[in-house]
Amino acid sequence: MSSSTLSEAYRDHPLHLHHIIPIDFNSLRSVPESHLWPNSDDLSLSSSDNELSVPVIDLEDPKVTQLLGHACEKWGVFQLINHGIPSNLLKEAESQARRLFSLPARQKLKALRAPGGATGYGIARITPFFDKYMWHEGFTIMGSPLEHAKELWPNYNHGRFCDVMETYQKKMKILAERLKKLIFKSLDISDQEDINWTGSSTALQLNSYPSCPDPNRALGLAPHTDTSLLTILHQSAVSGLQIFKEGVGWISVQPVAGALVVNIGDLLHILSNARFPNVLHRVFVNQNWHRLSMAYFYSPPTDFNVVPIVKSGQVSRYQSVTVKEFISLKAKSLEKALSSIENI
Ligand SMILES: O=C(O)CCC(=O)C(=O)O
Ligand SMILES: [Fe+2]
Repeated sequence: MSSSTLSEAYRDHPLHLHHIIPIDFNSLRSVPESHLWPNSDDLSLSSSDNELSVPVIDLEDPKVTQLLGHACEKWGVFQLINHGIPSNLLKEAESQARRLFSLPARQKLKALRAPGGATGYGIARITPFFDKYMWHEGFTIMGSPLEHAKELWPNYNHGRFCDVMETYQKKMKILAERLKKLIFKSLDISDQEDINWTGSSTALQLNSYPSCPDPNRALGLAPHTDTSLLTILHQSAVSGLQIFKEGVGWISVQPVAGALVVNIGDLLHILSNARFPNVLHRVFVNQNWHRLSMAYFYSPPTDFNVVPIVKSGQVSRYQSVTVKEFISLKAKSLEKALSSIENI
């Protein structure tokens, strides 16, 4: 795993501390101005009373390749069941994440992400692109979380956390590569040499959305697409995630017990020559529950050149770009990154 080079990609774009440090949510009785988003209809959950729901796919289904291909093309997101990740691992990872975010604020700050760093405790990387802050705190892991975990639990209580998070990443990697193969098969490109790579760049993002005194005026995560090939998300039983479907609008991704949410990121969108949408998504908060999620981002190694796969008669929608270059473009200009490599 080339986690060090993924860190390098972020080192070139240091953030200000006020774009890293979360507020102490526990100390707040109301939403401060800094976190108060404009009151718009769009922010209220009722904007998603759609009948439609994202497809649920059984990984053991004999027709899984076609089902995946169809979901990737029409939705860019699906819920996966029979994925082979033991339910007790999902439960334990969630409870270890809860243990982390339940620590006192001053303790969590000991594991703060460095300004040019990639791992540790902090707010969402998309924060500098918005006027308001999000009702969210996160913890990013690449491989072993030991260095930060030692700071969080100085009395040697970090062993289990580290073991669980490392096991979780190993299992997720196997699943991500299995999905990648099947999805490529659905694109009919499994035999093309040039889209094979060895190694990968991956990150595990633990997300925490504390219960919020005024959920209609706060936002857990602002609309964004993921800078990954694909993302595998475990969401706790509390709803909040919504995806944007072209021609339909915002649709809630209701938690399905034991299912993992898989979504297409920017890199697979480019690689598929825009056949698969890089689904736009956002997260709502609520008044009663502390919502948690764990996003596993899977991408090719940072020096891999992503070249759109063009079928005969088609034109290439994007210029080719290395993973590292694209991360850099995203860090500089967020959603304009994609249009900056578009062929006109
Ligand atoms: O919490 C969620 O449901 C989604 C998290 C997410 O979009 C992310 O970490 O990029
Ligand atoms: Fe995301």
